[in-house]
Amino acid sequence: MGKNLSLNFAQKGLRVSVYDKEYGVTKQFLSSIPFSYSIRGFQGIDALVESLSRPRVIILLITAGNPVDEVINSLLPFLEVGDIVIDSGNSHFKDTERRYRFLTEKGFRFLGMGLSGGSEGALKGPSLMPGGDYQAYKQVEEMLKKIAAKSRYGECVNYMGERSAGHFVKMVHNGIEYGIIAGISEVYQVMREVLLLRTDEIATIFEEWNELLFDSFLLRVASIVLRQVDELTGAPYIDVILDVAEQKGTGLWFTQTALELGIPAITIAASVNSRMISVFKELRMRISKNSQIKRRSLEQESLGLDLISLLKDALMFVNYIAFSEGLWLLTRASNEFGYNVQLDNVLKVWRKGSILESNFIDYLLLEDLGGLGCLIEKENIIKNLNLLYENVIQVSSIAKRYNIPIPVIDSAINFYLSIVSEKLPANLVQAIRDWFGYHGFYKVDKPNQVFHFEKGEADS
Ligand SMILES: O=C(O)[C@H](O)[C@@H](O)[C@H](O)[C@H](O)COP(=O)(O)O
Repeated sequence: MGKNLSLNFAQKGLRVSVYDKEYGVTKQFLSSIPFSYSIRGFQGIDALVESLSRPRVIILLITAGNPVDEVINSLLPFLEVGDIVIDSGNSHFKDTERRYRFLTEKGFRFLGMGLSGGSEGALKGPSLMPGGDYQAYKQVEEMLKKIAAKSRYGECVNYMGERSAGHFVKMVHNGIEYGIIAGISEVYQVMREVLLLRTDEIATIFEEWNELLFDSFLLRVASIVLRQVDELTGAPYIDVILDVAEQKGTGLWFTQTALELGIPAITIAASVNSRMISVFKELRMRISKNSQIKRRSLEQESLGLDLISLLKDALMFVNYIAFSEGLWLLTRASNEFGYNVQLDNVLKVWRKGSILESNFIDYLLLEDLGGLGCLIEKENIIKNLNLLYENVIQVSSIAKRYNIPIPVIDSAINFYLSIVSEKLPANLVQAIRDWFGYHGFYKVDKPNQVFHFEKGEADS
């Protein structure tokens, strides 16, 4: 990523100094690039800092966690007041909050910048989500605009908000990314196991959906992956890949933060959990041997419906719900932490170059997102969800008939059903809590007053 980002800057005519703690890596990189690029490599971090014009701009692309603090500490002796440090790795927003305070108290300026698009995006044009010192952002804005992806809304970089807002926005981006990747994988499994489609046929369907509707980076990647063939066996490559999905943490952080801030992001939580359950491959193998629950194979014609178009609606439904959960958490955090995030700025920055790149973002930008709580409050959004609802629950019931787990699509359905429900059984939950724990409840006609059951001797 660091190499590609440096190349991107150099290709835009900027002078770049690079440093890697393994000088061999730096040397190898320098030997691989055209001389015309103004990229210089340094063995010492002091020499790197010395090579930069003032005020210096230093971009870190380092694995999240302690390594970032170690590098910041190794830079400190050489930095001058006014120098700008930008952490563009996938740092946890709480670490960014701490580092922002630590560096600004010393007179340095700090930006926590989400960067999306993977290594290819870093080279050809990433989506950039900087947050923190606004004046520092204004200082680096032009150079970031030069390297960022471009969309109909302009360069895919903008100031996201105060302090750790940039990394919070990136965490939300990744949470939604988890939800949509899981949605695509569940749709894929139903196509394979119910419609018995070949991987190349599914790839064609995803390409058609992209043509028609989504123009989504993730669907594009899914169709490319499904067309890969294992040279050894000639089998679809996907069939030689173990069904064990790993994660580096941003989805987990999203889910933990949603729980802490009281946002019911059940669909994205389901996507994190479905990766977690996949890791228990041996256990699943053992249990499946003793389980009566076997995949069923009913004859297609017995379906008597266009399951492919139902699945397209199910994926669109998951898009709506994953973005609703993500933007709801972002709004809550912006209010809670005083980030002052503008949702339309966030979506415009994600429109191109990010992993969430898709037409779906244009549909959302048609809405006035100012002061938004839950996206589903929007008239157009709920109208679209109502149109999709009947089809997505059909997908759910078919998956049940075939004993295929679709936890993310089902969670999206349950999120929607709960949020549109005037009445939920939470009154019984509250009553039970009060009966055994004296936790109290409110009454329909007195919603702000706490009541308790008055239990007679006989009741306890
Ligand atoms: O926006 C991006 O470019 C990606 O989100 C990128 O940041 C990375 O691929 C994920 O962090 C992977 O996350 P997992 O390993 O947790 O899937």
